[in-house]
Amino acid sequence: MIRTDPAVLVLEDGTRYEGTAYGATGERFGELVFTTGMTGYQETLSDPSYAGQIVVQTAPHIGNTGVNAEDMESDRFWVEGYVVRDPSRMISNWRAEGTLDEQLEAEGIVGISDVDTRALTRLVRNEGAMRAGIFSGEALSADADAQLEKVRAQAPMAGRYLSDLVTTKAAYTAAHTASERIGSVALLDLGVKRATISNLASRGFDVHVLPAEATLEQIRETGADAIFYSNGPGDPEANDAQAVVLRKLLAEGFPFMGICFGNQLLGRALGFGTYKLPFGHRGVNQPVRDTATNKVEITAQNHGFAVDLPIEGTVDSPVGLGRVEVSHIGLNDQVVEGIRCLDIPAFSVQFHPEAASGPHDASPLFDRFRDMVLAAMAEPRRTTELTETQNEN
Ligand SMILES: NC(=O)CC[C@H](N)C(=O)O
Repeated sequence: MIRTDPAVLVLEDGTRYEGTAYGATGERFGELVFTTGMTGYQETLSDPSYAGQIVVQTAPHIGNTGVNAEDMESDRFWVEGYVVRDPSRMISNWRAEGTLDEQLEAEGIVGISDVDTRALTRLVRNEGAMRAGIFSGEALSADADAQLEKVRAQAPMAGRYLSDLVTTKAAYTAAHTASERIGSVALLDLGVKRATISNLASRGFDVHVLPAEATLEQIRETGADAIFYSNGPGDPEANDAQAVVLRKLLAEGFPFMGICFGNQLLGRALGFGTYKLPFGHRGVNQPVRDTATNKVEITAQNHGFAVDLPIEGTVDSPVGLGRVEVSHIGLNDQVVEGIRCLDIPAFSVQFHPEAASGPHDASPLFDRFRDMVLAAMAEPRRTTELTETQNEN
């Protein structure tokens, strides 16, 4: 199907891109970010971490392989809007069950195509992530000033709390899928992807998936042997409740692994800060260096915030949770891509070892988690005294 009905993308700095409507029509607003993934558009669209964001695909042809039920990372598309250059006119893949355009429309995702995504990406790279809006259908009747005003009236990503939007409404348990059960993990669902749950389940863990606002008590009540914090949308600074809960669980000696948002919340639980990157890292081809082995891994990433830690040397957690090191460094811009605790059984990565659309370099991290939990289960939990001044923060 070739569409010709117009759409416009309006950036908060006043830049406008005219294009063709793609997917649903209407108006949508969000933070404009780009992803450099050449594959995996369906995983991107269904990744809850993209809630609140309008995603630009730098890959020029999108939709070539259609969509299928298996590649969904959650039960719906979460992006707020979608910007592409050339939507594929036909699908060509043995796994395809439908076209991307139809799926976008069915899910109510407002998109725009025929945009010069190279120019747009350069603009975002130079000026930073911006608020933006896509207008099509009746929304096009508003004049340019009114559209710009609506874009500028939106909440910026800095400070946004989005966990309640994406988290599971009720707790549930996903049973392990390994030949032998190892134990169970309490996973705080801040916007979890299916691949994360299946990676834990296949390593012998029953996974208790809990709503983002689960209390310390509710987490303990699962009887879990370890704690996991997932990826998710929003500014980690807006999730202090979850950071404080984690701080207490760490002090109680629970082994912990976090991914992406979970990495940022581990940083905050340990008493460090987080900050917003100019335009973030999104794609399946992001190089990081493991500081312990010096090995370079190609990782999948999707983040706009990062933990504020010196990338070299060892620092003490200001809340008394022992020594902390940066385990991975992003090679494009030296940003913290992982945290290793030296005195408590906890680590996290900013990238996505579970990413089904990405490479598999990073999947041994789930094995590392399993081994860490097994070692911790073999002895009584070691508690840590939190530094008094930070205890109630
Ligand atoms: N994928 C994620 O978990 C993203 C974390 C956070 N919302 C960020 O943009 O940095």
